[in-house]
Amino acid sequence: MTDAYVALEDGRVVEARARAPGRTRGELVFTTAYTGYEESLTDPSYEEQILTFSYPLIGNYGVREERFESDRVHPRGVVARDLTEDVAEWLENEGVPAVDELDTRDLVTSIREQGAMKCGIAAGPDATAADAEVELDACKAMSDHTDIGSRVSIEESVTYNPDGDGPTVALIDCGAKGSIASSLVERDATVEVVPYDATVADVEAVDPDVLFISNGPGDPENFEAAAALVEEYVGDTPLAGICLGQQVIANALGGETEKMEFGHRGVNQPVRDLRSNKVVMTTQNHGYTVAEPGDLEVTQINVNDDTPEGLESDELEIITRQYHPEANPGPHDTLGFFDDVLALADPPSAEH
Ligand SMILES: NC(=O)CC[C@H](N)C(=O)O
Repeated sequence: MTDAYVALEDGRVVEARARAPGRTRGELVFTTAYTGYEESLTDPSYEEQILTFSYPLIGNYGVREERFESDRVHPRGVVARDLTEDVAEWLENEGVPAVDELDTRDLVTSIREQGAMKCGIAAGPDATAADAEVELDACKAMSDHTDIGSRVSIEESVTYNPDGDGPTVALIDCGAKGSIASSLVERDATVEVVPYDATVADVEAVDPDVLFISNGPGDPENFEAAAALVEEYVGDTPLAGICLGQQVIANALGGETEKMEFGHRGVNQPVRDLRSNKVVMTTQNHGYTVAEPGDLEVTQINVNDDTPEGLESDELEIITRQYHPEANPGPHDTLGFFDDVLALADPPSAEH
């Protein structure tokens, strides 16, 4: 039954079945993850995107809040070959339009050939192809969402594990997945999560042992406040970053980022560590990449396309990853990153 339309930047309008009604628009991307749909759908880095699952059946083990990475669904729309009732109901309750019963293999091939593209969706009993095209026409380029940080960040600082015996980490919340703070807390760090637009004075009040820039949506160049913090603290306080965090840190230290054609999204992206020559499996979700590492050394690369996956500076005490060491979803090969980050901090006893 056709009661949904997906209008693509390449001019096509694909017919589909509505599973959660509504009109929506965003950048159409795909993930190859075959599990972890709850974690992916609640990952704030998907803000302003429409997420296509290349794996055909999504929702086969239900929906449980314990697996959420934030308190809401972030993609603006969801596309899959077959969505279960559980997921369809969840997305409808969240007000996020979803469609299935379309050829997602064809869609993914188009994205691979033409790159991530603008998309408009109209789904529900009265939806027409023209409605989807209206959405498409109103769709902005990702880099034009200059205020994207304000939609995913906390407004007030929050402290986790205030009495922890480990270092204090200021986590700049550019749209952080919950598992980043919990990975640090599990290692007994005190984590002060501060808003994406925190000033030097805000961070000064935390007096962190490590400044950590989180993952987040959109173009890293739109996170100027976080870049200013990096410029201020570099050399004085160890720095760490995940995904957007890696990109922001590189940009602030003389590097450059660029948009990839269709990005990396999935749970089996192979990464080679250039120091140990070991390959690990990683979880990824990004559409930009570091093109020039600036003052940092590229220590890890993607096996598929050689893009930088890890940047470090021993001298400046910086360690960043383009992938998601915190997993959730995906393999746990890289959880040791959090130990490495906390090892950068001076032992609290030496400091106080
Ligand atoms: N997960 C992330 O932090 C993504 C970073 C950035 N928004 C990108 O798409 O490349």
